[in-house]
Amino acid sequence: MSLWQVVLLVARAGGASFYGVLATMCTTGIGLAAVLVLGRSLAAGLTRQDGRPGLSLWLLLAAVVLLVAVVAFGRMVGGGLHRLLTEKVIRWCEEQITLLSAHSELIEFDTPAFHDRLVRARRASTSALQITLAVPRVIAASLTVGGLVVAVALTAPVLLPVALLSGLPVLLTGRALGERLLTFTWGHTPSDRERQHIENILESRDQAAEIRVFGIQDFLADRWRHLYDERIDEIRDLVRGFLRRAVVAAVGVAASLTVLLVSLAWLLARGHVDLLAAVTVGVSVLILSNQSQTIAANVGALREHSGQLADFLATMRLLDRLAGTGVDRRPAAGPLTRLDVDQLTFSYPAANRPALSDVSFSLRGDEMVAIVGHNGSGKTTLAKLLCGLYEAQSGEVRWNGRPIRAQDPGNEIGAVFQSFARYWFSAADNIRVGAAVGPVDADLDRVRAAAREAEADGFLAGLPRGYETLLAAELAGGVDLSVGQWQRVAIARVLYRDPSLVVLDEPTASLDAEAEAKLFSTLSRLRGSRAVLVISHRFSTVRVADRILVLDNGRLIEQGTHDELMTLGGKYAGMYSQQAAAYA
Ligand SMILES: Nc1ncnc2c1ncn2[C@@H]1O[C@H](COP(=O)(O)OP(=O)(O)OP(=O)(O)O)[C@@H](O)[C@H]1O
Repeated sequence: MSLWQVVLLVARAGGASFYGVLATMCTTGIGLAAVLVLGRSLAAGLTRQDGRPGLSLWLLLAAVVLLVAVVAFGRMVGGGLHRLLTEKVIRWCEEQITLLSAHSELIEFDTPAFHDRLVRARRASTSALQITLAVPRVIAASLTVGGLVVAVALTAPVLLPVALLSGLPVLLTGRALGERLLTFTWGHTPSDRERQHIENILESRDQAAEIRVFGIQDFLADRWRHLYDERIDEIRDLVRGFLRRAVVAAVGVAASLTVLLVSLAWLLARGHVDLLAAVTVGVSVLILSNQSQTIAANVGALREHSGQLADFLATMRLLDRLAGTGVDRRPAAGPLTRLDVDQLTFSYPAANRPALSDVSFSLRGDEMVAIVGHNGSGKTTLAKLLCGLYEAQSGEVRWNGRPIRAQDPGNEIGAVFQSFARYWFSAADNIRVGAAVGPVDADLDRVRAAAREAEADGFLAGLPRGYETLLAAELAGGVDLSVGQWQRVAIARVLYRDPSLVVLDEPTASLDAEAEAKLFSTLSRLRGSRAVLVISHRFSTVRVADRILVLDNGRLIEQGTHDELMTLGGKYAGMYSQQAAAYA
């Protein structure tokens, strides 16, 4: 990524504040160089002066004073504008990442490379920040260098090449360090993510109890330390390597400055330059050397951070491409009348065997179907494929005869997965979000009706601020619910959505017996007007379904009503009898 592209990116994100910062940087950069050039003329005028200073000298003095004031003003205004620019650039980058994770395909979340990319992309806001710091500095320093070059060229042009060369070793070293830091940061992303995971679980309310009961705080902290120490060790090696290069660069700078100052002394001794010119060149060269070091340090930072930013832009382009070519969805072909699953085979990216193999069945739009099977048999995977969340390697799911992946199901599908969301919203909004695809419904009656159906109205109405109570113990004024109560809220969310396909993955796992019985009388009422697909290990729940599918190692091995499957005496009958015996 070229510097020019970075500048364009920062300009796009920063808008007017970028141009404001640029203007102040130009003013201060050119102002400093102009002060030096005018100061030299002023000094020359004063040394030639034999009486009271003339008008032209007073004007020159006024110009120098004015320039110094303008530079000081520019620096102060630039500081404020720079802060604004920084915030805008960070906001822009964060927005892109938020949109990017919000719209990525579900399968991306199962690939480590995607998470690496997200972490690297999140760093891009820091990179953008560093770039917004470095770019104006490079511009300002370059302008000052330009002014100083003019000053040297006017006074002793023969010394100009040496003066320019004196900055080169530092510049090359700065760039090399930037390259190495970039490679280091990229290589370390997986380990950084592992460390971040430990930080997250140590800070999480959900895991706090288990961590304390098991007493694994120190174990986790040690693991965290180990990962961080590895990082520090690698950076130490990197800095050691850099120190060697820095010594070589410093010797180069000293050598070129020595050549320059000796040459200057020689020119002065031979009378090729006067004392004032020699002082001007000497001071200019020292400032020039200092400014090229500023440029070098910032060019190094630019190399590192523009590399990260380039990666960020590549990530966005990749996801743009995915959005453009992956799923081109037209509106769903109306409420579900028939769902056909045709020879579906699906494998997760890192898996060594398919999670589903050659699964075929059909579901009518008024049917309640249950899926049973041992842990890991593929039930949740199948439910996600039925919702069109994954692309199967072979076979397909058809919604009213059309491939589901070619349609946008809109509000027609509602699901409660095992890891359902607990939003830090009010109780009402936690339910309302179920129909957020359309206009947000302000009518609380509909929210309460859904909550009643899900057996959630009783406890939600009794909260400190009723349905307006915030469901987040982590936020001021918020409260938490029990796991079973949360599950009822998640079910209410689906009922509020009123879809034509309801998918419930272990909906009764945390419900008490009474709530479970009521949920199933609700579901029984619902079937007939919509399709209901329930995954459950509770056979008391399962037996009321119109049809039961039995999955085993990703294959559909049996299907039929409870009575048919019991008569068959196969896998289902075995699992049912085992559970019944446990209750007896
Ligand atoms: N992201 C993933 N990457 C690789 N393999 C996965 C992934 N998710 C699930 N699997 C594997 O796919 C298989 C099916 O998993 P799935 O979650 O569908 O099972 P399940 O029948 O719903 O299990 P449970 O009853 O425990 O909820 C399992 O062998 C599991 O290990």
